[in-house]
Amino acid sequence: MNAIFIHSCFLGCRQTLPYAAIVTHYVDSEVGRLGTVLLHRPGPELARLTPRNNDSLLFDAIPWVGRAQEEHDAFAAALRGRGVEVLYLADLLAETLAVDEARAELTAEVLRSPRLGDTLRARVADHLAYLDPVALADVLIAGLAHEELRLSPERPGGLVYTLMDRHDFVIDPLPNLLFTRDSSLWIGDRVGVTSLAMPARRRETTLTDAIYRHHPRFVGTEAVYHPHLEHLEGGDVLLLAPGVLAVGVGERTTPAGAERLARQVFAAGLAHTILVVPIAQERATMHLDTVCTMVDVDAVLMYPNVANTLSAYTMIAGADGEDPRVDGPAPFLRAAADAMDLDQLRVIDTGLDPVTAEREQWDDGNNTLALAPRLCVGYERNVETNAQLERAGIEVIPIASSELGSGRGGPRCMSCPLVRDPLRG
Ligand SMILES: NC(=O)NCCC[C@H](N)C(=O)O
Repeated sequence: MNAIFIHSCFLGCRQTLPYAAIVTHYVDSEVGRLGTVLLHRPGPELARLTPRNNDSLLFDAIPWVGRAQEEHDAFAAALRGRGVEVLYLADLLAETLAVDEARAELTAEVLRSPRLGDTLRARVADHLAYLDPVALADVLIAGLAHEELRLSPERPGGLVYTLMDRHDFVIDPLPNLLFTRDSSLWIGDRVGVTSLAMPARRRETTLTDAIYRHHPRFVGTEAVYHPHLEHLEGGDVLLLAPGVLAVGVGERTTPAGAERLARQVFAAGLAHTILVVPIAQERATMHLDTVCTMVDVDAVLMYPNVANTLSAYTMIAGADGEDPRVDGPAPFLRAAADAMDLDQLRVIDTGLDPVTAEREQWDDGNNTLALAPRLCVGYERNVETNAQLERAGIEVIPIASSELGSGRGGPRCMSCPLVRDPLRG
Protein backbone atom coordinates (compact mmCIF):
# COMPACT_ATOMS: atom_id res chain seq x y z
CA MET A 1 0.00 0.00 0.00
CA ASN A 2 1.35 3.44 -0.87
CA ALA A 3 2.20 5.80 1.94
CA ILE A 4 1.48 9.49 1.43
CA PHE A 5 2.80 12.53 3.22
CA ILE A 6 0.79 15.35 4.65
CA HIS A 7 2.80 18.37 5.60
CA SER A 8 1.44 20.77 8.14
CA CYS A 9 3.00 24.13 9.00
CA PHE A 10 1.64 23.67 12.51
CA LEU A 11 4.74 23.23 14.69
CA GLY A 12 6.41 21.67 11.67
CA CYS A 13 4.40 18.49 12.28
CA ARG A 14 4.97 15.91 9.56
CA GLN A 15 3.05 12.69 9.42
CA THR A 16 3.11 9.62 7.22
CA LEU A 17 -0.29 8.11 6.73
CA PRO A 18 -0.66 4.49 5.69
CA TYR A 19 -3.43 5.07 3.16
CA ALA A 20 -3.37 4.20 -0.49
CA ALA A 21 -3.79 7.33 -2.57
CA ILE A 22 -7.21 6.20 -3.78
CA VAL A 23 -9.51 3.98 -1.75
CA THR A 24 -12.86 3.02 -3.20
CA HIS A 25 -15.76 3.40 -0.83
CA TYR A 26 -19.07 2.00 -1.98
CA VAL A 27 -22.34 0.99 -0.30
CA ASP A 28 -25.50 0.02 -2.17
CA SER A 29 -27.40 -2.02 0.42
CA GLU A 30 -27.87 -2.72 4.12
CA VAL A 31 -26.63 -6.30 3.89
CA GLY A 32 -23.82 -6.67 1.33
CA ARG A 33 -20.72 -8.12 3.03
CA LEU A 34 -19.32 -5.34 5.20
CA GLY A 35 -15.78 -4.32 4.23
CA THR A 36 -15.04 -1.09 6.11
CA VAL A 37 -16.87 0.71 8.88
CA LEU A 38 -16.43 4.00 10.72
CA LEU A 39 -16.78 3.80 14.52
CA HIS A 40 -16.14 6.19 17.35
CA ARG A 41 -14.65 4.66 20.51
CA PRO A 42 -16.32 6.50 23.40
CA GLY A 43 -13.88 8.60 25.42
CA PRO A 44 -13.68 11.61 27.74
CA GLU A 45 -16.74 13.19 26.13
CA LEU A 46 -18.86 10.60 27.98
CA ALA A 47 -17.30 11.72 31.26
CA ARG A 48 -18.89 15.14 30.69
CA LEU A 49 -22.36 13.70 31.28
CA THR A 50 -23.94 14.60 34.63
CA PRO A 51 -27.51 14.42 35.98
CA ARG A 52 -27.67 18.14 35.15
CA ASN A 53 -26.93 17.82 31.46
CA ASN A 54 -27.70 14.25 30.37
CA ASP A 55 -31.17 15.09 29.03
CA SER A 56 -30.01 17.96 26.86
CA LEU A 57 -27.03 15.84 25.73
CA LEU A 58 -29.49 13.08 24.71
CA PHE A 59 -28.39 10.33 27.13
CA ASP A 60 -30.83 8.47 29.39
CA ALA A 61 -28.28 7.69 32.11
CA ILE A 62 -24.73 8.48 33.19
CA PRO A 63 -22.52 5.84 31.58
CA TRP A 64 -19.54 4.19 33.28
CA VAL A 65 -16.92 5.27 30.77
CA GLY A 66 -14.40 2.45 31.24
CA ARG A 67 -17.06 -0.22 30.86
CA ALA A 68 -18.54 1.53 27.82
CA GLN A 69 -15.07 1.44 26.24
CA GLU A 70 -14.72 -2.28 27.02
CA GLU A 71 -18.10 -2.96 25.44
CA HIS A 72 -17.20 -0.87 22.41
CA ASP A 73 -13.82 -2.61 22.04
CA ALA A 74 -15.65 -5.95 22.05
CA PHE A 75 -17.95 -4.61 19.31
CA ALA A 76 -14.95 -3.55 17.21
CA ALA A 77 -13.24 -6.91 17.86
CA ALA A 78 -16.36 -8.77 16.70
CA LEU A 79 -16.29 -6.79 13.47
CA ARG A 80 -12.58 -7.33 12.91
CA GLY A 81 -13.05 -11.02 13.70
CA ARG A 82 -15.33 -11.18 10.66
CA GLY A 83 -12.80 -9.45 8.41
CA VAL A 84 -14.17 -5.91 8.68
CA GLU A 85 -11.73 -2.96 8.54
CA VAL A 86 -12.54 -0.64 11.46
CA LEU A 87 -11.72 3.06 11.13
CA TYR A 88 -11.92 5.29 14.19
CA LEU A 89 -13.31 8.76 13.82
CA ALA A 90 -10.86 10.28 16.34
CA ASP A 91 -7.87 8.94 14.36
CA LEU A 92 -9.23 10.26 11.07
CA LEU A 93 -9.93 13.60 12.73
CA ALA A 94 -6.40 13.92 14.16
CA GLU A 95 -4.95 13.05 10.75
CA THR A 96 -7.28 15.58 9.13
CA LEU A 97 -6.13 18.25 11.58
CA ALA A 98 -2.57 17.78 10.32
CA VAL A 99 -3.81 19.46 7.13
CA ASP A 100 -3.44 23.22 7.67
CA GLU A 101 -6.64 24.18 5.88
CA ALA A 102 -8.71 21.70 7.89
CA ARG A 103 -7.19 22.87 11.15
CA ALA A 104 -7.91 26.51 10.31
CA GLU A 105 -11.46 25.69 9.28
CA LEU A 106 -12.36 23.62 12.36
CA THR A 107 -10.75 26.08 14.75
CA ALA A 108 -12.56 29.02 13.12
CA GLU A 109 -15.85 27.14 13.35
CA VAL A 110 -15.52 26.66 17.12
CA LEU A 111 -14.43 30.27 17.62
CA ARG A 112 -17.38 31.57 15.61
CA SER A 113 -19.78 30.78 18.49
CA PRO A 114 -21.49 34.05 19.50
CA ARG A 115 -21.58 32.74 23.09
CA LEU A 116 -17.89 33.53 23.49
CA GLY A 117 -17.56 37.28 22.95
CA ASP A 118 -14.29 38.84 21.77
CA THR A 119 -12.14 38.46 24.92
CA LEU A 120 -12.97 34.83 25.60
CA ARG A 121 -12.71 34.07 21.86
CA ALA A 122 -9.12 35.35 21.86
CA ARG A 123 -8.27 33.21 24.92
CA VAL A 124 -9.79 30.08 23.37
CA ALA A 125 -7.90 30.79 20.14
CA ASP A 126 -4.63 30.94 22.13
CA HIS A 127 -5.50 27.72 23.94
CA LEU A 128 -6.23 25.80 20.73
CA ALA A 129 -3.18 27.14 18.88
CA TYR A 130 -0.83 25.25 21.20
CA LEU A 131 -2.47 21.87 20.79
CA ASP A 132 -1.01 19.26 18.45
CA PRO A 133 -3.45 17.54 16.09
CA VAL A 134 -4.24 14.67 18.49
CA ALA A 135 -4.87 17.01 21.44
CA LEU A 136 -6.94 19.35 19.28
CA ALA A 137 -9.05 16.41 18.07
CA ASP A 138 -9.60 15.47 21.73
CA VAL A 139 -10.85 18.98 22.54
CA LEU A 140 -13.11 19.15 19.49
CA ILE A 141 -14.70 15.87 20.62
CA ALA A 142 -14.67 16.13 24.43
CA GLY A 143 -15.17 19.90 24.56
CA LEU A 144 -13.49 22.33 26.92
CA ALA A 145 -14.68 22.73 30.51
CA HIS A 146 -14.60 26.08 32.30
CA GLU A 147 -11.61 25.17 34.47
CA GLU A 148 -9.62 23.62 31.61
CA LEU A 149 -9.05 26.90 29.77
CA ARG A 150 -5.47 28.08 30.34
CA LEU A 151 -5.51 31.72 31.52
CA SER A 152 -2.94 33.99 33.12
CA PRO A 153 -3.12 37.29 35.05
CA GLU A 154 -1.88 39.04 31.90
CA ARG A 155 -4.50 37.32 29.78
CA PRO A 156 -7.66 37.02 31.91
CA GLY A 157 -10.91 35.47 30.68
CA GLY A 158 -12.95 38.68 30.64
CA LEU A 159 -16.62 39.28 31.41
CA VAL A 160 -18.11 36.26 29.64
CA TYR A 161 -15.74 33.82 31.34
CA THR A 162 -16.24 35.47 34.74
CA LEU A 163 -20.03 35.27 34.52
CA MET A 164 -20.08 31.76 33.07
CA ASP A 165 -21.51 29.04 35.31
CA ARG A 166 -18.60 26.82 36.35
CA HIS A 167 -20.53 23.81 35.05
CA ASP A 168 -20.90 25.34 31.59
CA PHE A 169 -18.58 24.38 28.76
CA VAL A 170 -16.45 26.83 26.83
CA ILE A 171 -16.67 24.28 23.98
CA ASP A 172 -19.55 21.80 24.24
CA PRO A 173 -18.73 18.05 24.29
CA LEU A 174 -20.07 15.65 21.64
CA PRO A 175 -21.03 12.42 23.50
CA ASN A 176 -23.33 11.34 20.65
CA LEU A 177 -20.41 11.09 18.24
CA LEU A 178 -20.59 7.44 19.36
CA PHE A 179 -23.48 7.10 16.92
CA THR A 180 -21.50 7.51 13.71
CA ARG A 181 -24.52 6.36 11.69
CA ASP A 182 -26.24 9.68 12.04
CA SER A 183 -23.65 12.26 11.00
CA SER A 184 -22.75 10.77 7.62
CA LEU A 185 -23.91 8.08 5.23
CA TRP A 186 -22.75 6.52 1.99
CA ILE A 187 -24.94 5.93 -1.02
CA GLY A 188 -23.05 4.24 -3.85
CA ASP A 189 -19.68 5.99 -4.06
CA ARG A 190 -20.95 9.30 -2.63
CA VAL A 191 -20.89 10.47 0.93
CA GLY A 192 -23.71 12.44 2.49
CA VAL A 193 -22.79 14.62 5.43
CA THR A 194 -26.11 15.01 7.16
CA SER A 195 -27.94 17.93 8.78
CA LEU A 196 -28.52 16.99 12.42
CA ALA A 197 -31.71 18.24 14.07
CA MET A 198 -30.80 18.36 17.77
CA PRO A 199 -28.66 21.30 19.01
CA ALA A 200 -26.51 18.89 21.07
CA ARG A 201 -25.42 17.09 17.90
CA ARG A 202 -25.09 19.86 15.28
CA ARG A 203 -21.32 20.33 15.64
CA GLU A 204 -20.70 16.63 14.87
CA THR A 205 -21.05 17.24 11.15
CA THR A 206 -18.38 19.92 11.13
CA LEU A 207 -15.99 17.08 12.04
CA THR A 208 -17.28 14.50 9.55
CA ASP A 209 -17.48 17.14 6.83
CA ALA A 210 -13.83 18.15 7.40
CA ILE A 211 -12.70 14.51 7.41
CA TYR A 212 -14.36 13.71 4.10
CA ARG A 213 -13.15 16.94 2.45
CA HIS A 214 -9.57 17.03 3.72
CA HIS A 215 -8.39 13.56 4.76
CA PRO A 216 -6.22 11.98 2.05
CA ARG A 217 -8.15 8.74 2.22
CA PHE A 218 -11.20 10.53 0.82
CA VAL A 219 -9.55 12.58 -1.92
CA GLY A 220 -11.89 12.90 -4.89
CA THR A 221 -15.00 11.76 -3.00
CA GLU A 222 -18.13 13.57 -4.13
CA ALA A 223 -20.84 14.56 -1.66
CA VAL A 224 -24.52 13.91 -2.13
CA TYR A 225 -25.70 15.82 0.96
CA HIS A 226 -24.42 18.75 3.03
CA PRO A 227 -25.00 19.86 6.62
CA HIS A 228 -26.47 23.24 5.59
CA LEU A 229 -29.40 21.51 3.87
CA GLU A 230 -32.73 20.52 5.46
CA HIS A 231 -32.61 18.18 8.48
CA LEU A 232 -31.66 14.62 7.63
CA GLU A 233 -30.06 12.01 9.92
CA GLY A 234 -28.35 8.80 8.81
CA GLY A 235 -30.39 6.63 11.19
CA ASP A 236 -33.44 7.47 9.09
CA VAL A 237 -31.94 6.25 5.81
CA LEU A 238 -32.07 2.55 4.85
CA LEU A 239 -30.60 1.29 1.57
CA LEU A 240 -33.27 -1.37 1.04
CA ALA A 241 -31.77 -2.58 -2.25
CA PRO A 242 -29.57 -1.09 -4.96
CA GLY A 243 -31.53 1.91 -6.26
CA VAL A 244 -34.17 1.77 -3.50
CA LEU A 245 -33.99 3.84 -0.30
CA ALA A 246 -36.35 4.22 2.65
CA VAL A 247 -36.23 7.51 4.57
CA GLY A 248 -37.98 7.90 7.93
CA VAL A 249 -39.49 11.29 8.73
CA GLY A 250 -40.27 12.11 12.35
CA GLU A 251 -38.41 13.54 15.32
CA ARG A 252 -35.19 14.10 13.33
CA THR A 253 -35.47 13.97 9.54
CA THR A 254 -38.08 16.39 8.21
CA PRO A 255 -40.24 15.88 5.11
CA ALA A 256 -38.19 18.68 3.54
CA GLY A 257 -34.98 16.75 4.35
CA ALA A 258 -36.39 13.59 2.76
CA GLU A 259 -37.46 15.54 -0.31
CA ARG A 260 -34.03 17.20 -0.58
CA LEU A 261 -32.24 13.84 -0.30
CA ALA A 262 -34.54 12.43 -2.98
CA ARG A 263 -33.73 15.29 -5.34
CA GLN A 264 -29.97 15.01 -4.72
CA VAL A 265 -29.94 11.22 -5.04
CA PHE A 266 -32.09 11.21 -8.17
CA ALA A 267 -29.98 13.95 -9.76
CA ALA A 268 -26.83 11.90 -9.11
CA GLY A 269 -28.46 8.75 -10.52
CA LEU A 270 -27.92 6.88 -7.23
CA ALA A 271 -31.51 5.60 -6.85
CA HIS A 272 -34.75 5.37 -8.78
CA THR A 273 -37.20 4.99 -5.87
CA ILE A 274 -37.36 6.49 -2.39
CA LEU A 275 -39.93 5.43 0.18
CA VAL A 276 -40.72 8.19 2.66
CA VAL A 277 -41.91 6.63 5.91
CA PRO A 278 -43.60 8.74 8.62
CA ILE A 279 -42.66 7.54 12.12
CA ALA A 280 -43.96 8.66 15.53
CA GLN A 281 -42.18 11.79 16.78
CA GLU A 282 -41.02 10.18 20.03
CA ARG A 283 -37.67 9.43 21.60
CA ALA A 284 -38.26 5.65 21.40
CA THR A 285 -38.62 5.93 17.62
CA MET A 286 -36.24 8.80 16.92
CA HIS A 287 -35.00 7.19 13.68
CA LEU A 288 -36.38 4.63 11.24
CA ASP A 289 -33.59 2.23 12.26
CA THR A 290 -35.02 2.07 15.79
CA VAL A 291 -38.03 0.14 14.43
CA CYS A 292 -36.68 -1.57 11.33
CA THR A 293 -33.32 -2.91 10.12
CA MET A 294 -32.47 -5.34 7.33
CA VAL A 295 -30.97 -8.75 8.07
CA ASP A 296 -31.13 -10.37 4.62
CA VAL A 297 -31.68 -9.24 1.05
CA ASP A 298 -35.39 -9.89 1.52
CA ALA A 299 -35.86 -9.77 5.31
CA VAL A 300 -36.37 -7.05 7.88
CA LEU A 301 -36.31 -7.15 11.65
CA MET A 302 -39.25 -5.05 12.71
CA TYR A 303 -41.00 -3.75 15.79
CA PRO A 304 -44.33 -5.63 15.61
CA ASN A 305 -46.27 -2.81 17.29
CA VAL A 306 -45.75 -0.71 14.13
CA ALA A 307 -45.10 -3.32 11.42
CA ASN A 308 -48.64 -3.30 10.08
CA THR A 309 -49.40 0.38 10.55
CA LEU A 310 -46.27 1.91 9.05
CA SER A 311 -47.02 3.50 5.70
CA ALA A 312 -44.88 4.87 2.90
CA TYR A 313 -45.07 7.53 0.22
CA THR A 314 -43.22 6.41 -2.89
CA MET A 315 -41.09 8.99 -4.71
CA ILE A 316 -40.03 8.09 -8.23
CA ALA A 317 -37.32 9.99 -10.08
CA GLY A 318 -38.77 12.35 -12.70
CA ALA A 319 -37.43 12.68 -16.23
CA ASP A 320 -34.68 15.33 -16.68
CA GLY A 321 -35.34 18.30 -14.43
CA GLU A 322 -38.91 17.28 -13.57
CA ASP A 323 -40.18 17.04 -10.01
CA PRO A 324 -40.17 13.51 -8.59
CA ARG A 325 -43.57 11.78 -8.67
CA VAL A 326 -45.13 11.09 -5.25
CA ASP A 327 -47.56 8.15 -4.82
CA GLY A 328 -49.32 6.76 -1.78
CA PRO A 329 -49.58 6.31 1.06
CA ALA A 330 -49.41 2.52 0.93
CA PRO A 331 -48.51 -0.01 3.64
CA PHE A 332 -44.72 0.20 4.09
CA LEU A 333 -44.08 -3.53 3.73
CA ARG A 334 -46.08 -3.69 0.48
CA ALA A 335 -44.50 -0.55 -0.97
CA ALA A 336 -41.01 -1.79 -0.03
CA ALA A 337 -41.51 -5.23 -1.60
CA ASP A 338 -42.86 -3.63 -4.80
CA ALA A 339 -39.95 -1.19 -5.03
CA MET A 340 -37.47 -4.00 -4.39
CA ASP A 341 -39.14 -6.23 -6.96
CA LEU A 342 -39.96 -8.92 -4.41
CA ASP A 343 -43.22 -10.82 -3.89
CA GLN A 344 -42.94 -9.90 -0.24
CA LEU A 345 -40.48 -8.95 2.48
CA ARG A 346 -39.93 -11.51 5.22
CA VAL A 347 -40.63 -9.90 8.59
CA ILE A 348 -38.96 -11.02 11.81
CA ASP A 349 -40.52 -9.63 14.99
CA THR A 350 -38.73 -7.96 17.86
CA GLY A 351 -39.91 -9.98 20.88
CA LEU A 352 -42.82 -12.41 21.04
CA ASP A 353 -45.46 -10.48 22.98
CA PRO A 354 -46.25 -6.74 22.99
CA VAL A 355 -44.57 -6.03 26.34
CA THR A 356 -41.33 -7.87 25.50
CA ALA A 357 -41.40 -6.24 22.09
CA GLU A 358 -41.71 -2.78 23.66
CA ARG A 359 -38.89 -3.47 26.13
CA GLU A 360 -36.56 -4.89 23.50
CA GLN A 361 -37.36 -2.14 20.99
CA TRP A 362 -36.43 0.42 23.67
CA ASP A 363 -33.18 -1.48 24.24
CA ASP A 364 -32.33 -1.29 20.52
CA GLY A 365 -33.33 -4.88 19.73
CA ASN A 366 -34.37 -3.70 16.27
CA ASN A 367 -31.12 -1.89 15.70
CA THR A 368 -28.94 -4.66 14.27
CA LEU A 369 -25.90 -4.17 12.03
CA ALA A 370 -25.74 -6.66 9.14
CA LEU A 371 -22.23 -7.92 8.35
CA ALA A 372 -23.53 -9.97 5.41
CA PRO A 373 -26.86 -11.50 4.39
CA ARG A 374 -28.16 -13.53 7.39
CA LEU A 375 -25.34 -12.42 9.72
CA CYS A 376 -25.74 -9.49 12.10
CA VAL A 377 -24.52 -7.94 15.36
CA GLY A 378 -27.16 -7.34 18.07
CA TYR A 379 -27.25 -6.42 21.73
CA GLU A 380 -27.15 -9.63 23.80
CA ARG A 381 -29.74 -8.31 26.28
CA ASN A 382 -32.51 -8.63 23.65
CA VAL A 383 -32.90 -12.32 24.26
CA GLU A 384 -36.29 -12.83 22.60
CA THR A 385 -35.43 -10.80 19.51
CA ASN A 386 -32.15 -12.63 19.03
CA ALA A 387 -33.90 -15.99 19.44
CA GLN A 388 -36.44 -14.95 16.82
CA LEU A 389 -33.62 -14.04 14.45
CA GLU A 390 -31.85 -17.37 14.99
CA ARG A 391 -35.14 -19.23 14.42
CA ALA A 392 -35.46 -17.39 11.12
CA GLY A 393 -31.97 -18.51 10.05
CA ILE A 394 -30.15 -15.26 10.89
CA GLU A 395 -26.90 -15.66 12.85
CA VAL A 396 -26.56 -13.08 15.62
CA ILE A 397 -23.21 -12.02 17.06
CA PRO A 398 -24.22 -10.78 20.52
CA ILE A 399 -22.44 -7.86 22.19
CA ALA A 400 -22.83 -6.37 25.68
CA SER A 401 -24.61 -3.04 26.05
CA SER A 402 -25.01 -2.28 29.74
CA GLU A 403 -23.29 1.10 29.26
CA LEU A 404 -23.40 1.63 25.49
CA GLY A 405 -27.18 1.41 25.60
CA SER A 406 -27.52 4.48 27.82
CA GLY A 407 -27.28 6.73 24.76
CA ARG A 408 -30.26 4.91 23.13
CA GLY A 409 -28.52 3.46 20.13
CA GLY A 410 -27.54 -0.04 19.02
CA PRO A 411 -24.99 -1.61 16.66
CA ARG A 412 -26.45 0.03 13.54
CA CYS A 413 -26.48 3.47 15.18
CA MET A 414 -22.86 3.00 16.29
CA SER A 415 -21.53 2.24 12.81
CA CYS A 416 -21.25 3.97 9.45
CA PRO A 417 -20.46 1.49 6.64
CA LEU A 418 -18.04 2.85 4.03
CA VAL A 419 -17.57 -0.32 2.02
CA ARG A 420 -19.97 -3.18 1.40
CA ASP A 421 -19.81 -5.77 -1.35
CA PRO A 422 -22.19 -4.55 -4.03
CA LEU A 423 -25.47 -6.39 -4.39
CA ARG A 424 -25.91 -4.87 -7.84
CA GLY A 425 -25.00 -7.28 -10.67
N1 LIG B 1 -29.61 5.94 14.50
C1 LIG B 1 -29.90 6.06 15.79
O1 LIG B 1 -30.99 5.69 16.23
N2 LIG B 1 -29.02 6.69 16.57
C2 LIG B 1 -29.14 6.81 17.97
C3 LIG B 1 -28.83 8.19 18.42
C4 LIG B 1 -28.93 8.34 19.92
C5 LIG B 1 -28.57 9.72 20.42
N3 LIG B 1 -28.51 9.74 21.85
C6 LIG B 1 -29.58 10.74 19.94
O2 LIG B 1 -30.53 11.01 20.68
O3 LIG B 1 -29.42 11.30 18.86
